[in-house]
Amino acid sequence: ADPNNGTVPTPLTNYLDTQYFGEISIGSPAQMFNVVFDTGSANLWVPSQRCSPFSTACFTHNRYDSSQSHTHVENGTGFSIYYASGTIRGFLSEDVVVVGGLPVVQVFAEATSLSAMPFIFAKFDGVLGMGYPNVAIDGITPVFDQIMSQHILKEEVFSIYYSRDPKQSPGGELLLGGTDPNYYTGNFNYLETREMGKWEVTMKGVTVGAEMMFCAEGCTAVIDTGSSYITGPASSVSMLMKTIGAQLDETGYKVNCDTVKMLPSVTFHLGGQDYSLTHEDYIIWQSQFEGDVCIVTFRGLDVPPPTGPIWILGANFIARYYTEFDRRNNRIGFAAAV
Ligand SMILES: CC(C)(C)OC(=O)N[C@@H]1CNC[C@H](C(=O)N(Cc2cccc(Cl)c2Cl)C2CC2)C1
Repeated sequence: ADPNNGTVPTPLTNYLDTQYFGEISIGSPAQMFNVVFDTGSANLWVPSQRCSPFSTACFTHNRYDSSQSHTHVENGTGFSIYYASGTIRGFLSEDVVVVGGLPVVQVFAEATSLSAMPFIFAKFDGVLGMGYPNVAIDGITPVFDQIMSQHILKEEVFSIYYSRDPKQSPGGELLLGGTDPNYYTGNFNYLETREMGKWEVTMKGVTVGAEMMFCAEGCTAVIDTGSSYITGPASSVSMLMKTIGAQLDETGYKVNCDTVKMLPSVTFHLGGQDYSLTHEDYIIWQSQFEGDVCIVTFRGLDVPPPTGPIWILGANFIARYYTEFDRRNNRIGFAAAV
């Protein structure tokens, strides 16, 4: 009998409220990796033992060594991902991947080159994409699809809890097969995904304080567990930042910590429900040697049409709203996180 009745939990680590990752293993005997469970992508990649020693981002992370795994199957097809923030290149391999104790035979990429930016800042080793198959590069069947085809999950859904306090343990939870009542209160509100095969919904507007400032005619919101912040069209975000008196410097937007308490809430109108973030949700307060720094967790990002313009709701949104990703009904559910 399955002790978790058809659900599979994976505890997550919260690094500075900006990176949430959990442990998986690849190979026999198990080689351990920390991965971001990223609804904005659909491939699994980890650094390779064959990564060039000059790649800083590689040798500071765990690397997969196929020669040490007796369940490794050779593939060798080339692979590359061009992120907005950086590039990874490598080749495909196949091996047993274990997520939350569940083994699947999985085609994944061994990264032989990882751009220093941004991966030298990554506390995680790799990325496990939780997106739909049609977002998967090289048409590789994603991990969650492999798990669904085993028909062991109670429901064909997965849920994500991100804690808001880096000292809290665990720093989050990925639950395959259901939702975890320990991490939300109240009911779920559901939204149909906008188009088949992406974790995105139609947003009806963004209100700052009591004023509808953006997306009044409707726009797309991507629910992306792999992004740290909320991003919106650069012009909209810069207007929003001006409204709250934030200054842009090389690392992003900051506000004077004395003004934080008076900052307006920012509300996202999704599927007939209002999802508000207060300054508690969108300001990261860092006490540094030379005084306190208050980081605003919004970034401008212009995604070209036809995909864009879009808003990306990342970790700081998910930390406030526990999220269920429902592959059976192609919908996303939000409930108030504890
Ligand atoms: C088009 C396609 C390539 C599928 O787009 C994506 O894959 N889009 C991904 C969507 N989700 C966020 C991904 C991302 O930005 N990073 C980098 C990152 C994020 C937070 C913090 C750090 Cl340190 C880093 Cl390095 C991956 C780790 C998840 C890109």
